[in-house]
Amino acid sequence: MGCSAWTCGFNFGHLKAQSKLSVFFTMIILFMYLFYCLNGYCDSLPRPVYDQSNHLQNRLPEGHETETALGAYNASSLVRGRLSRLDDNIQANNISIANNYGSKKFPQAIIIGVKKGGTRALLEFLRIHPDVRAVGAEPHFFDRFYDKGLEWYRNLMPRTLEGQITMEKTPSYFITKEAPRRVFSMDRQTKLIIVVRDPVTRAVSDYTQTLTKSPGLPSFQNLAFRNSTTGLIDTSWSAVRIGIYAKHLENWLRYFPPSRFLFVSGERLVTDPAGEMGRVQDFLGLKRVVTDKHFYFNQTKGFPCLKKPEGSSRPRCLGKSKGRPHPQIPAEVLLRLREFYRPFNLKFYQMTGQDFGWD
Ligand SMILES: Nc1ncnc2c1ncn2[C@@H]1O[C@H](COP(=O)(O)OS(=O)(=O)O)[C@@H](OP(=O)(O)O)[C@H]1O
Repeated sequence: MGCSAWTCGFNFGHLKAQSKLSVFFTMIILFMYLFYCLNGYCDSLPRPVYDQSNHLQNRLPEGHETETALGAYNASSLVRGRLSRLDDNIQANNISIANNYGSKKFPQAIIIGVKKGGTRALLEFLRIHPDVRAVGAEPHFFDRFYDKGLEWYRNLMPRTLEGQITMEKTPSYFITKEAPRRVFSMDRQTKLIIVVRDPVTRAVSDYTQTLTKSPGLPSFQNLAFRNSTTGLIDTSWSAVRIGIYAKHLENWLRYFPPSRFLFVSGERLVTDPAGEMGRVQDFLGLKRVVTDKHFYFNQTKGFPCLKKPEGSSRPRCLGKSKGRPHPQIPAEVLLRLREFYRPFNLKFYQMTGQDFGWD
């Protein structure tokens, strides 16, 4: 099979031109890729869901609370915990797939406490606001994972667009000695939200949670009293200690002026969620988007829930671990505890300029 000098020359020239062209296009593609990466667009390229979920699971520390958005769980508490973590991750993944724009910023506002105050309800109610983006899980950065560094923390945050607020909630920050200084060194302008609840009810709620995890726990009164005859309260028990709000607040006021705080009433968050949400949105400088239109009182649960958005069949009440029945505690025990908290509550009312009506 021969070819004439002319046709062979033509084919050879044709091939040479083709390979030059392909080298040229490869170079262009490589050049464009490098240009995009250098401008920071590479990390926003979509990744497969599987890869993202692993990525997220690896980043989020084990053992921190990841109660998800409004969902009801029917599994055992262990499985439920796992499911809620998974669900949270899936949720977060959906968000990151849907939102590859914007950038990860440090939170401008943090719900720092208090444990069992209603912090999850507040965060979930805020998350329906289009200008709020929040981490579903509790990052525990300023108490447990501070040594991981600020970049680790920022990476946990969802991407936000201009005008959107980044938020997180970790109720244990309020009682962590180092937390005020650490938050201050991240950003002294950070807005701090504290959901407070009658410290007596809060203590019982805290005890109920521990009891669910350790059914053999001593009785509430056994743990609350150092000496049951004298009625001396054991302030080393965390369920009691957390409720001395004035003491913990003092620690924060060393770093932040009062204007940087918003105190949300855990009680009003249940009886008037829209009213309390109005205050929160004002404090955050947000338009009042979350209003009474969004809530209904669920008689079965005994708590406000979010109305279903049109076309959605998702449950819109918080999970079973929120709003669970408390064990019966003898009235005299509660009374003694109420007496113990009274002076601290009064101090707290003075410090915040708000009477929460617990006494
Ligand atoms: N809408 C709504 N639905 C369900 N539960 C609600 C709601 N609003 C406030 N609460 C109260 O929130 C309490 C749990 O508080 P936290 O979310 O701060 O708990 S935690 O610290 O994150 O574990 C939880 O405490 P318990 O009643 O002891 O379960 C509730 O009383």
